[in-house]
Amino acid sequence: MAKAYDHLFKLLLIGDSGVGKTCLIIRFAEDNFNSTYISTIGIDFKIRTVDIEGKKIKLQVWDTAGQERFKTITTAYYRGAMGIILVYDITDEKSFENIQNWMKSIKENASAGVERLLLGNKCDMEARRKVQWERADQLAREHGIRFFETSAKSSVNVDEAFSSLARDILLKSGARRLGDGSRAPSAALQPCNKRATKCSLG
Ligand SMILES: Nc1nc2c(ncn2[C@@H]2O[C@H](COP(=O)(O)OP(=O)(O)OP(=O)(O)O)[C@@H](O)[C@H]2O)c(=O)[nH]1
Repeated sequence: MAKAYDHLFKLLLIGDSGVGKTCLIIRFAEDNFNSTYISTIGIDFKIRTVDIEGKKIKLQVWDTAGQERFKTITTAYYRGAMGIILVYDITDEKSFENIQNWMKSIKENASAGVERLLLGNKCDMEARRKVQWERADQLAREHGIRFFETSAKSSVNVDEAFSSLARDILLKSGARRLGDGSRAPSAALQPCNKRATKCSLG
């Protein structure tokens, strides 16, 4: 029987408790949203296969608990991840400040070549925004990573974010080279408020 996919990529979502990691994964894997908050205990995963550059990429997306008390369990999963998504909540300043700590945690626990992506979730709540798009864009530039504002609730930029990370891993792994091997142009990079397209990587 033909293999159902060409590559298997393991992704991991990290970030403070309540920023919407589980909801982003459920939106991506099942195209669903639930406003009831059930905090993740430990770790869990969901699967979705996507088509990128003509390849079938099976994404195994791991959901970690944001609560400090699960840190020993969750950091044990960093090493196996090929891509790590750092999530903050645009209505929660503290969750953005903590991104620096989550970055540090990646450095201490993940594999050296891991691809990273920054997401500012809950961008449907513009009236309660505390973190300006420009600040997060600046942070992403400093770390040389891509940045999207997303809404798991309104389904904004969720597919784009996961696909962009998968594409970067694919290109990096050399499984499929694009001409000179440079990164694919990130046409989908758009802040939530539909400002002109901008790429955090330059
Ligand atoms: N308005 C809005 N609410 C959201 C969005 N994403 C998640 N939420 C809500 O935020 C709360 C927390 O979402 P979760 O996905 O459980 O958060 P989490 O980051 O997985 O939290 P932990 O499991 O504790 O680490 C829930 O009440 C969600 O309904 C979003 O895009 N917009």
